Amino acid sequence: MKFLCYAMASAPPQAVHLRLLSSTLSSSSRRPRPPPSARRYRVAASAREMPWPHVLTVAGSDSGGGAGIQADIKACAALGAYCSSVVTAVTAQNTAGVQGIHVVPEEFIREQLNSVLSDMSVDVVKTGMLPSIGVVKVLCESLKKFPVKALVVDPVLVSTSGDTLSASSTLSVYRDELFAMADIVTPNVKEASRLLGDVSLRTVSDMRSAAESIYKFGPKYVLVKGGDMPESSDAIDVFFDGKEFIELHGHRIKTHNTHGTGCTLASCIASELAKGATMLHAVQVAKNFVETALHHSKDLIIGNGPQGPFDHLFKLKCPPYNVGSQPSFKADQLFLYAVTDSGMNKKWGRSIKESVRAAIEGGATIVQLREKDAETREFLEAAKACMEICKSSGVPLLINDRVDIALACKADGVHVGQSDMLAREVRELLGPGKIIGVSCKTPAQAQQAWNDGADYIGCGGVYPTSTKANNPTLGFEGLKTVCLASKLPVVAIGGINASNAGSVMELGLPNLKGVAVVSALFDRECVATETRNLRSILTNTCSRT
Ligand SMILES: Cc1ncc(COP(=O)(O)OP(=O)(O)O)c(N)n1
Ligand SMILES: Cc1nc(C(=O)O)sc1CCOP(=O)(O)O
Ligand SMILES: [Mg+2]
Repeated sequence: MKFLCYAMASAPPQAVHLRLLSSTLSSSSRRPRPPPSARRYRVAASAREMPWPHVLTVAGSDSGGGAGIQADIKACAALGAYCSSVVTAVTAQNTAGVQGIHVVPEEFIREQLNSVLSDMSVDVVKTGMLPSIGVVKVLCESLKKFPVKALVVDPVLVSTSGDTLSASSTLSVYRDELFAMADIVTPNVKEASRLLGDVSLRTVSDMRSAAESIYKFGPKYVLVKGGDMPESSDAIDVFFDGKEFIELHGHRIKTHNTHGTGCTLASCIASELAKGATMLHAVQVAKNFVETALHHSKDLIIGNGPQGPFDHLFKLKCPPYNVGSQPSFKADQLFLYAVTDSGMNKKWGRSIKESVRAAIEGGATIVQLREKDAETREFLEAAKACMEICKSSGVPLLINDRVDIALACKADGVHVGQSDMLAREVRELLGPGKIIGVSCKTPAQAQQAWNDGADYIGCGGVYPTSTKANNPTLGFEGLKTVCLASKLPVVAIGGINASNAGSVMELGLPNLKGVAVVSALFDRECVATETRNLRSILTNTCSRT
């Protein structure tokens, strides 16, 4: 076993040198390993107790801490995955660029891979800087020896500062060997262009063609990242699964602190895959994470160069994101969705709190406070009281439109429509664990809700309603069209009552999870009785179909 000494370079700033590390430390500095039997016992016990999603990053170290191994570890930690690391190169870099590179000898990379993969139940391997053909080959051999659940390849060829991080000779081995083993490859447009022989990529249509060409090298999915595309207010990425292209739209955040976004995105994808997510969901979560982190870091200052790092652990600074405070959303909670109405409460002489208590008593599975004309302070007090009731009954409470009220009363989520705050902005404010619903009347709106990180959509009006003015009626056909296009669970709304709720659920649309109702519950004398009756109709219908 060799031990390496990092004799630091005296490279002049900005000059990039590929140098091999060769010195060794004396063997007296080695730590004795525990005997194999003891190691096996410890792993088995901990795996039984609580598996921890595990990502191994195979990448270069960034002395500036913004990209490479350092970014990968922070990204995985932020998303709750364990991250081990195999260092392929040590770079001297800062916010100005890359000043020097020491490549770790191939045999020592093999040894690191062997150490981790033979012992630590790695779920997903994520690659970053692979500086030479030999390093790529060593990695492929190790992955054949120790297969993992998924391989995420971020083809780091050139740093964002324009410095070469992988010899051009590695392109062929990337394409011919590593891509064939990859679950996803995540080039930016510059990398995609280099991988395809310096083709010009200027439009989203070019990105689609590039994704298709890279797919032919063998990965299961390709994500071509358009963050560097000029002349667009959106950051558009193209996701390709071999059949369908999906454009993922994100907001372009105005900040210089973008160093390490590519490494972070790939590590987030790897973390989500390690947690068991599907590929598209993993990509979506990763994109949202990067965008939110950039937003929270846009004004931070570290270093004097043109491109600074961003804060992966922004969640620790934002109270609504506090770890452990978030409930998790389950689509079945949409089954009987009670939506309050301030006018109806007044008409029947009930407080919001009394209405919510009665709806829960009758069996509502989720509640939304839709108080269109309440004064803010009064509304907040009522919302806090409703939170107490909902919390003690295990029923989620959402606030209609008012993100400020939702934050202040620590509600479980927010419901927004097409003219309210954008769902992605709501997500940014509420954090990843809160429930976000979006009203959608078309397949395109349903797709956008998914892209924006919503949890469910409300679709209506299924029937005409007098509760919401000028609301178009979609009927069953409109509801079906939206449900079939939606990747999110759907709750139907608009004119639904005890006499027609059964027919709505009998449509048998797999992602139609329930009905949302206002007047049939709250414009009645006894809210609890009406809710109980509707719940029993829904239960009977759904047990038959
Ligand atoms: C579950 C559910 N679906 C749809 C709506 C309507 O929201 P929006 O279009 O924003 O209209 P307002 O409710 O704000 O008038 C909803 N509230 N809940
Ligand atoms: C709030 C709301 N949103 C709708 C939509 O179509 O998005 S229909 C609607 C009102 C639903 O009230 P009722 O159950 O009394 O018909
Ligand atoms: Mg609204």
